[in-house]
Amino acid sequence: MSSLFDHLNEKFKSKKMGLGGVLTKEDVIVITWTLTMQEYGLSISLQQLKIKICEVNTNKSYTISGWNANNMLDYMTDYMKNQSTMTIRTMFLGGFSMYMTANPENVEYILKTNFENYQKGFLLTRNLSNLLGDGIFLANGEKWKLQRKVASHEFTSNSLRNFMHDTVQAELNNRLIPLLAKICSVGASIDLQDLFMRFAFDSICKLGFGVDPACLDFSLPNVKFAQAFDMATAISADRILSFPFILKLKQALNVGSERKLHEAMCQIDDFAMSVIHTRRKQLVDIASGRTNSENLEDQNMDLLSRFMGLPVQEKDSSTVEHEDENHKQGAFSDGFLRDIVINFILAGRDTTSAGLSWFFWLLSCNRHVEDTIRAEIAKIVKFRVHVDSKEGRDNPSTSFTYEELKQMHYLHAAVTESLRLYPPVPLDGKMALEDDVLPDGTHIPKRTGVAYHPYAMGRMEKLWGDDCLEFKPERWLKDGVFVPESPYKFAVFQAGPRVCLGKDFAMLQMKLVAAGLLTQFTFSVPENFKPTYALSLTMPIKNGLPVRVHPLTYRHDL
Ligand code: HEM
Repeated sequence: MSSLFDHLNEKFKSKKMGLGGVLTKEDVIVITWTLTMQEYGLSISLQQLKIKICEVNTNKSYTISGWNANNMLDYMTDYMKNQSTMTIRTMFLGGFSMYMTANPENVEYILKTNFENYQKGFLLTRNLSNLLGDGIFLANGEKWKLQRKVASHEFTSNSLRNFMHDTVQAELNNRLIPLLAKICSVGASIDLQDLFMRFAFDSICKLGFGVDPACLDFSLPNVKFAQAFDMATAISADRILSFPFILKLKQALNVGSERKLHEAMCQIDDFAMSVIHTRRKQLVDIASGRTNSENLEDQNMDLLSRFMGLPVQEKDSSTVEHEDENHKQGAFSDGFLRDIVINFILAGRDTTSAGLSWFFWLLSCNRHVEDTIRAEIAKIVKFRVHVDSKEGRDNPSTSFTYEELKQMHYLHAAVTESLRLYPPVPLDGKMALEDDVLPDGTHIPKRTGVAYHPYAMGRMEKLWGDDCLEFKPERWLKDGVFVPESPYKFAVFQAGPRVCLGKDFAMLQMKLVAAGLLTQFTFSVPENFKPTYALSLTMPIKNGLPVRVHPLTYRHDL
């Protein structure tokens, strides 16, 4: 009788799923969600999610693999560590295989050298297209190139950088710091990650749409758009790990989570369209001289207004719906604008809030790092006070200019080090269009998934040395100055032509928040708190970060 492996190989061969070669016992089988072969039974023990496949007719059973839902990333990391190539093949029993690599040479090859061969795969496009439409995240080819070109131009402008800075600083000074001061005065415990998520959502909506959902203002009712966005993101992420058959059934019947997603999408679209229409009207009023353009130009610094004001660079049927009064200059279509903005909101919300949460948790376990950050900030504030007193200015000590943030090398190193260990996007998959061979010799058959794995990369002794698991900002500093690593070794923001567009904004936001909060408060985490990660589109702390907030005079070590 043929072995289980022969059997699986036959199945995959017949489905032409790009398994590539034969399945061997060394392959790591990660997730099994659609085992439809009648010959085998499937048993899943929920505490540990151990997966067992049983040959029903002979009563033989094979534990092909087991993974614990709480540490799936570590499970993959261990496998990668043990390979000289730092590359493994994982099997999704739904019918496709995915290579995962922590090898910087492979990462450079996939993300830059042979970029054209590695595109967004169907797992993402199939499950996220309701929310993200034709936006930059899911787009490939010409659609992506056009958006990237336009957005890159905007993202390198000084005016957008200043707008980002002022938006984040205002949210910090007017909402987050006063809220934490209140919590501090009553001695309550709070979920800091939840506050960071609200903070990031407010900031990114102001940047994206010029709209303030005021999620950090608990005196206001929750904005429907924010709730709908939350719901749509969570359901879209869950889709990736759901049984395709059940998902299709729910979609066909419009029931359960699919119905909720549909409702949430209607709310998001209504909201986005109403903002777009209002903004279009303003532009028409300006063009016809009915409104004073100077005041509006001051307000309309957000991404939506910027994209709206741009003429389309190349005529493309996906971007221009029709030519009417609003589209005189060949502007982008409403649907396309909606996709652009929603994509930026998704990109900017959960990533920075997860990054900040892990950072503050790491500080709570490494007080010497926190003290060194404060010392660095104190020097900068001292210098500022000296200059300001001479020139008669008075800046609040929680506000920092872009130039001051640039001087905070140690803080930059500490945030980067935290992202190395806890990357908000822990692994990122592509799909090979054609057969290929990676620099480490791994053969990649066409239509196979290939993922680079920033989480595993941050934990490789071969890349970062024996102390790779330690939180050591110093590894990024030379003579007190931050020295970046190759983006293919530190691939937290991706690299190459599709490198994260919001990288500078994300670093600016995280440094502003860290500097602003650390000059006012210190945070303590319950002693027995051991964080684990939740897996969705990003990697937040599972169930949040419980903290108590203390004024700076509080000594955590006494
Ligand atoms: C710590 C925070 C952040 C991290 C770790 C991060 C990471 C990433 C990664 C890994 C990608 C590649 C995703 C893929 O192609 O599959 C990406 C793309 C992108 N990010 Fe970020 N991101 C962060 C914050 C932001 C922010 C705040 C914004 C917006 C203001 C942003 C905007 C984008 C955009 C537009 C893309 C798509 C680029 C393209 O495909 O050409 N990101 N980011």
